[in-house]
Amino acid sequence: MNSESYSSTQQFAESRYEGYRFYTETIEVTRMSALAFFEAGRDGHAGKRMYWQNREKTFTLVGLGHAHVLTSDAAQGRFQNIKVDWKSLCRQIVNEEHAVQPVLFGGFSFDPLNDKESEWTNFPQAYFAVPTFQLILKGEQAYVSIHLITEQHESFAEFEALRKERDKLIHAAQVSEVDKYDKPQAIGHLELRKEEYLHSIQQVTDTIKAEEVEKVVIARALKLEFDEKLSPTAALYQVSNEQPESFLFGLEAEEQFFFGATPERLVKVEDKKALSTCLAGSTPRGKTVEKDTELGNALLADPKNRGEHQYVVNMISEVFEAYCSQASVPKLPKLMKIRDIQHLFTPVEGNLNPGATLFDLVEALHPTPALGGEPKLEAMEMIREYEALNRGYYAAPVGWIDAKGDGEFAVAIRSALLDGKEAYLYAGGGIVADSTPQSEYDETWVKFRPMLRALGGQLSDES
Ligand SMILES: C=C(O[C@@H]1C=C(C(=O)O)C=C[C@H]1O)C(=O)O
Ligand SMILES: [Mg+2]
Repeated sequence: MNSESYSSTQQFAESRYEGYRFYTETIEVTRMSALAFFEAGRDGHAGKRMYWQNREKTFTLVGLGHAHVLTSDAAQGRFQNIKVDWKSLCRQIVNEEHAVQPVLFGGFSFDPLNDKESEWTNFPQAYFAVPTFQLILKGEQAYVSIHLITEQHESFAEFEALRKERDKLIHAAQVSEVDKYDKPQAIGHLELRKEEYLHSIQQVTDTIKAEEVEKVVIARALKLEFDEKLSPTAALYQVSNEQPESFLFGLEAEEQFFFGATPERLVKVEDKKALSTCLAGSTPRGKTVEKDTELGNALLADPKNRGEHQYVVNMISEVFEAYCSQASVPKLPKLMKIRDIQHLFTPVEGNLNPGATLFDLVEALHPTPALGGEPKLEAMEMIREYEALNRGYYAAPVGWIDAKGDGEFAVAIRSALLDGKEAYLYAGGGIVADSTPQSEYDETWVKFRPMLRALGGQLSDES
């Protein structure tokens, strides 16, 4: 790879491999609004935009356009397909000396074997892309990269044209007035298959009491209707305001947009250090400090929720024992308090074994018993049989990996799919022997709240 640096803040690289030419260039820019950069791509890159911000707000990624797309519809092996394709591609585009690396962003479906009719018409079983224009906000720094991967031999003119478009996108974002986007207003509000959901809780608890499984997560969906197609930028802006203590993600696939604000990290790998989160067991926040503390302490002491949580701790610990050294897991959970809800929370960390990768951990962890159940395969079978929906990308891994192998995936809960003038919202809960249909139904309403407020939906009068 012949690379030269034009200046301290402009890094360019070109390489050739098997008839392809790879151009990447990164420039450091003054900080700008990530949402404004995302919005700047609305016309030129509609259907090919990506958004990610970590919980700590120390890392934000925006992608506009697709320089390269990796998909898989394999029922088995989709994680390894994406891993192998990415490994062969990033060998060509990694630039050890560059300030930031090319990033692959996307997500996986929850269950390729779920063949129920679905609203997820534009999403394959695995869907990732290297963006043509990549904005990374890291700490106080801001970088914009261009990626061009082409079979054309005379392609530098195409790259020069991308440089011009990059400068226009940066200008549009930097002069963007305010980061304020109107709140949508739902005109219709439908609980999909509510009675089937309530009946499924009873069926699952009966099966658990018959000792055929120990835990199964069952989810349900709401459908909101609007009088106009929603803006993905406005949706991201509103949901990040409703639940700031979360990962923020957005993934366009043609006309559809999947997004959310999730508190749940699946796994992060940085400099060979791996981190995960056990999050299961829930109760609402209290309206006063005293009530909130009382509810939190009751959650910590509640056998049903502690049992629900322990399945997740056991499974993630086993995965970390297998793929990491020096895995560390606190003996007792703490409380993760976010705006509407508080969860039992146990962080897990370890040092990645040589040869193990982020995608290996994503595959081994998905789904944790917080989203699937225990035992995993039996719980997945019961979800297919009793859950009255096709989850699509809800509750599945969404995230990014760079060309050096660092990256982070979250679990795509507290999320919604925008589809024209409709939005599908998803929420579920861990069903164990002591679950009741009403208590789990109430728990899903609490989980729906941030997205319902963000989209101008009505909160249940029961919640
Ligand atoms: C399944 C969801 O949440 C998961 C289930 C939880 C529970 O049952 O207590 C808590 C956090 C999440 O791991 C959801 O939000 O849809
Ligand atoms: Mg629960």
